[in-house]
Amino acid sequence: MGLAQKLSGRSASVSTETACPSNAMDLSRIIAVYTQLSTLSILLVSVAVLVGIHFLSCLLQHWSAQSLPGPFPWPIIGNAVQLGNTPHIYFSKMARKYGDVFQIKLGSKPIVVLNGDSIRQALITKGADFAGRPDFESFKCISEGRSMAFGNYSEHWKLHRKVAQTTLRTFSTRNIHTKQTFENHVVSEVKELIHLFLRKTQKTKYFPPHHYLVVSIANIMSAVCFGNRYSYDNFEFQQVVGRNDKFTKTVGAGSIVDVMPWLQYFPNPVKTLYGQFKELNIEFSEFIRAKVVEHRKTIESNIIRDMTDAFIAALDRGLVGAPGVCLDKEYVTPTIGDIFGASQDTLSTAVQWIILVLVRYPDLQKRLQEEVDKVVGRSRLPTIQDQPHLPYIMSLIYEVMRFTSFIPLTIPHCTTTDTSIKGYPIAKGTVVFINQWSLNHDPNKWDQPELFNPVRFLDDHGALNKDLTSSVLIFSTGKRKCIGEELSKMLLFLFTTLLAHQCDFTVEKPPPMDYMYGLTLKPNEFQVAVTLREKSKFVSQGR
Ligand code: HEM
Repeated sequence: MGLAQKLSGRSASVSTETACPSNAMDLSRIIAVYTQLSTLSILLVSVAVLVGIHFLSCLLQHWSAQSLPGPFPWPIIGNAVQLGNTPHIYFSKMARKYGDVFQIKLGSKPIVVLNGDSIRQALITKGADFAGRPDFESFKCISEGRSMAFGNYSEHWKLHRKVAQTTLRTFSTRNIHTKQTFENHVVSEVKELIHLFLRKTQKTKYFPPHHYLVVSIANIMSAVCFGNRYSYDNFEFQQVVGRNDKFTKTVGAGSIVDVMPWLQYFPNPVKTLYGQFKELNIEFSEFIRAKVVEHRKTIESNIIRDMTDAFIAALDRGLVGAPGVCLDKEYVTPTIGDIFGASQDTLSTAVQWIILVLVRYPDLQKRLQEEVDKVVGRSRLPTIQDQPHLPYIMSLIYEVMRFTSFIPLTIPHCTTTDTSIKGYPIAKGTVVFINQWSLNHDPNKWDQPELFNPVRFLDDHGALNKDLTSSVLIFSTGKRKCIGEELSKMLLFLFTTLLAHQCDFTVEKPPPMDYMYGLTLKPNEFQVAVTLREKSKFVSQGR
């Protein structure tokens, strides 16, 4: 019986029996009922007093001179409900009210949110102070707690990041030869993708391209990381790369389980999602580990076939950094996992947005095709060397990154020492959210930021305005800046240019730019039809 039911049942019996207390038996029952009632009342009053004290201490903390400005946090949940489905937009709204630096609470955890100019001040001027990662429950599940991307700032982390960054460059952007090899992976995957798109269009006319784009991008990165690709219907690969949405929902800034860990201990939807997150991380690590085991069996000492071989060669003997710092073979799987995981989720989200923009704005698609036809012609395929001569394509890619800001908040940061920003003291270990979206939509920096307009990045002579492109913040900055920025720009350029050079993308009606929130903002499903453009010989002839 619930408390309310208990109370109403008791009060009904009290009212009838107190009307005619005829004997001692009745009197003792009445006393017993009153005693029970007063125990309940005392309990209720105590709870009310406790809530009141908590509420008052929240108010006092909120008003104290030292504390950062910010919205009032409710007891127990803090500001969790106010965040809604679009925390980055809520934060930008709060920044207009409280300034670029303000504080919220999620559960009982205080969180500092950085917006606008304060982001570069913190991440560059005070780089090391803001380079930590919080001690979140969800981060411990990634790569069995050995992830570089989700690991805290330390000498060990510095060595880990250095080896990841150097190896990644060696297999992508280091020189003309590495770029050429990377380009070959992109070209052969785009070719497969076009074949598939044409088959889908023939069969159903319009189809959702999302899943095929994910597999296509994951295949490019699989070629670089493991030296092989998978067919579009390979079940194991689909299981590994097809659940990015669940991953991204849990590690996105503001994920509930990280700030209210007690939600894991009784059945509720957050617990279910978190359970799936843990499971998919285990499966992901198992997939990568199997690749590493396979590579160790066949590796030859002086032939490095792919990135997995390179990490085995670098780490199996132990890599020594600052005194007492060493990375051993246990880090091969987590490092390759970081690179494969971070790249395929972000890049496939980017190309989904690019295709959406091409079909939503057919005029822009046409202008892009005209530019590539004029520079490249129809008798050969575009290459990475064409990039400096195709400013409109690059302006469209930058505008997609600025407008969608599809990683609106970075992976959460944390302060590594007592520090300050804009005169506000911030204690060591404070969780910090970086709102990239706020910079990309700042009306003081961008003319009509809510308008999708690629030519904003072109100067009067039609050249790319490098000052403006460097103002777009989507790869973060400072010590935690994305290590895949150069590779991403190269891949997005090639992928977009090859598709636009070869194909027309059409839709029945222009899709909206709606999305699902997470670490990456993923566009909602839309349908396209793909046809070959005139004189597209790519599919039948190859290169
Ligand atoms: C358009 C594509 C991409 C975007 C927008 C992007 C963006 C980001 C962002 C915002 C962060 C978090 C930085 C922070 O916490 O301050 C990050 C971290 C990271 N990214 Fe990317 N990324 C992209 C592609 C890639 C690729 C292709 C790779 C690898 C090949 C990669 C590897 C990483 C790694 C390893 C980290 C962790 C860095 C650290 O914690 O020190 N990313 N990325």
